[in-house]
Amino acid sequence: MPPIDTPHLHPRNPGTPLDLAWFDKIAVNTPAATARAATLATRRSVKKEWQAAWLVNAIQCIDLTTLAGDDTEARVARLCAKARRPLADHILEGLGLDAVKTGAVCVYPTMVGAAVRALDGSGIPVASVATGFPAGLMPLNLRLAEILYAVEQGAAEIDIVINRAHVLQGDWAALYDEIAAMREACGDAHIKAILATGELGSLRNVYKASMVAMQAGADFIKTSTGKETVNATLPVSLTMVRALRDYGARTGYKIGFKPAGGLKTAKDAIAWQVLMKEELGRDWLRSDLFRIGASSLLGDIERQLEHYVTGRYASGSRHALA
Ligand SMILES: O=C[C@H](O)COP(=O)(O)O
Repeated sequence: MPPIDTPHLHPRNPGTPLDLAWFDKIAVNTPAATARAATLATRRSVKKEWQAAWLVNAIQCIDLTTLAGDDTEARVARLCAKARRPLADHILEGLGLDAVKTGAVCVYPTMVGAAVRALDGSGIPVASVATGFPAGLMPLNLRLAEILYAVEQGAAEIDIVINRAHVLQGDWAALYDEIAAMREACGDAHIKAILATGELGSLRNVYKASMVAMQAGADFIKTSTGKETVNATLPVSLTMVRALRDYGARTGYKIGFKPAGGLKTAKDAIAWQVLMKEELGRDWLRSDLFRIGASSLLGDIERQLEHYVTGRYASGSRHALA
């Protein structure tokens, strides 16, 4: 199997002053974005012998997630065990790999402590959603306090949600100020800005919100909470990575991208990696710049890798978790 790139660090995005001129004239051609996205999903460019490497890479970029009302510390501990050892030993052996782990584990704030304990010594960071996830409709002081709590519990990454009303009303200064305050509250923890794109009304708004989040200092921009009616789609992702590319061209900073919500199949994992590679280059196939937020993707990837190694599929129940 081809070698897998080792993640390496790049300078954090410090943000810029709010500058509407970077996005206020933007026009997004929706039919063109949709057509381009459709080619990504059917691309034959990933040859069969490389598919296993792409799937292992996807595992290393997964934010293995549980964000359910009935989460318990025991469920989080089981998820963390899966994050440490996402593939069964015989699959690892068959692939000729020593160890593979997920990019992070993503949980609600009150589950951060349990996740940190369960991941001790693994090097896997804990990401916490915060700021009134998923709707974000709480006073700003409470949203900032939630970030401080999650950081204090040991979260290394904070997935904030934006206030969709600021986007829908075109109040870019309010959006910028809130995200900048959230970045400050995060301190050394990395901030992923969830745009909840399914609720932003248009791809133009998606581009604008992406740019404002990056100007306010976001380390990552993320599509969705997983709770919107429409979550991660390829046209939305294409719009976001074009904004990310434009921000990089203007500032020199590399921003991460996280599609999340509804990604369930190995095919999805390949399609989004093709998007990253074609639009941004190989650096965006590493976990410091690319994550996939998913609660149920790992099972199908494991199934496909088992097939690659053994030539047959195990029964679905063998890969039930995540
Ligand atoms: O941030 C991650 C999402 O909540 C995951 O969504 P999902 O449950 O549809 O995979």
